[in-house]
Amino acid sequence: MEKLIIRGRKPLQGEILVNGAKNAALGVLAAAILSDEDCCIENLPNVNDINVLLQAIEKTGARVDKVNNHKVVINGSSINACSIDYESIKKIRASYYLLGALLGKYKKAEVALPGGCNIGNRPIDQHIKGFEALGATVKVEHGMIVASAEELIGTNIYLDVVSVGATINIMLAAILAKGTTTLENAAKEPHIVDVANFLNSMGADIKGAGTDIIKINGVESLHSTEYMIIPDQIEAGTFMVAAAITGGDVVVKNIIPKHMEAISAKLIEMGVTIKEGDEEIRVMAKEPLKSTHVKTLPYPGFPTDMQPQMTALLCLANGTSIMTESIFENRFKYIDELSRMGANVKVEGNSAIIDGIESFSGAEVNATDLRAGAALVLAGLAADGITSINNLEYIDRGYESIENKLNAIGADIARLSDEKEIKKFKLRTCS
Ligand SMILES: CC(=O)N[C@H]1[C@@H](OP(=O)(O)OP(=O)(O)OC[C@H]2O[C@@H](n3ccc(=O)[nH]c3=O)[C@H](O)[C@@H]2O)O[C@H](CO)[C@@H](O)[C@@H]1O
Ligand SMILES: C=C(OP(=O)(O)O)C(=O)O
Repeated sequence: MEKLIIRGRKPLQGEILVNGAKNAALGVLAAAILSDEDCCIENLPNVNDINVLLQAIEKTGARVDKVNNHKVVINGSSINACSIDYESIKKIRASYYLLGALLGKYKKAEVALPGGCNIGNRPIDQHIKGFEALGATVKVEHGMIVASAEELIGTNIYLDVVSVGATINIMLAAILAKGTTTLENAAKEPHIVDVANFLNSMGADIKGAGTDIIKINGVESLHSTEYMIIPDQIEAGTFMVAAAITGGDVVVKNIIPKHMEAISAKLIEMGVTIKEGDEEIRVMAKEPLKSTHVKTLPYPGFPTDMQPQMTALLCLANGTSIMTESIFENRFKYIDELSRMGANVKVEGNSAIIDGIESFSGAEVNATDLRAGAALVLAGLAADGITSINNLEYIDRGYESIENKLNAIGADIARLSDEKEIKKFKLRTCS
């Protein structure tokens, strides 16, 4: 089994490049099958979630030409199957976007209930409510969501909870519907805007993405396009915290600083210096870290996908901090792992009460989900001694070559499975 072995306490220094956004790319890839013409998508991150979704798209009969690890051409004209089984997509959440896209285009779809990170109860009632409002019949049977419609007709849909997935899925189903769909209380995350921009570049008529009311005027068909995915807000935030947690000086490049505001604001409160450029942010952490309180919220609030990474940083701040998770009810499972590294954190309800410690101490730990894995990498970067992280399949869902990128700015991380190699790495540390 592969592990990430980290020798900590190395201040990171230099420039680090951010890849395309996983959660935008997943929506965009599913949207591409709505067209019968070539859709060329660039700046895809080379991560497992993307590769799993591409394989599932290929299984529908769509043409998927991988030009390179970051560029693909998809053509949906040859689709001959509207059914996606569990085996194809059990590891990912965003497989449910194929339901919206296939239903929108062919008026029928069958997709296995999604997987994804186990961070709480993740119902899909709002997706189903949206499809039904458009005129579809939706049943969940034998682990499959089965949707069909004679025709889809635009209507007003109010989301009872702000949901990224339901917003994108209903958009996908409504693009080719008759008339106008108005989606109220929509999510506003940058990836929602990116999927809408991609669809508009194919001839869709979507207005208001990025606000809480999105209007979709149905169109007859969608044409070819060439599109570049936006940078990954969460990968960028993870690297910003990596700079802060190691007392480093790092320029995080190829990002949209506006998307980073909630994260930058909290780092500034903690005494970290942030300098914004056009497409980059420099993060300098020379002062002791100050405690603060953070609450996760839908965009433009502090992203839940940065909660574990930020908690790792707060563990090293002077004083007591409170992290409140308001999106998912079970996103603190990794705290036990951080505690193995010396963290002093108590979870009470949906809050973690964090008493600052001097330093983490390296230990063997398990990634419990994607961002939990990232938090352990960050803790390992700052820890005394060696940290060894298991269950890398979670981290690989959403981070491309995380160890290579961090090593290029001064980290000391190896991905190893051979016990002798691991021992050698550890001995080198002691010398
Ligand atoms: C692939 C992808 O993009 N995943 C992201 C997406 O997940 P995902 O799209 O699953 O998250 P949602 O925004 O839908 O979930 C937000 C909240 O709404 C609830 N809910 C959601 C749908 C529904 O039908 N009913 C319902 O009650 C969820 O349980 C949760 O409490 O947004 C989350 C919130 O920013 C991120 O953490 C995930 O990384
Ligand atoms: C929770 C995440 O992904 P998913 O919704 O795909 O599980 C994430 O990207 O942090």
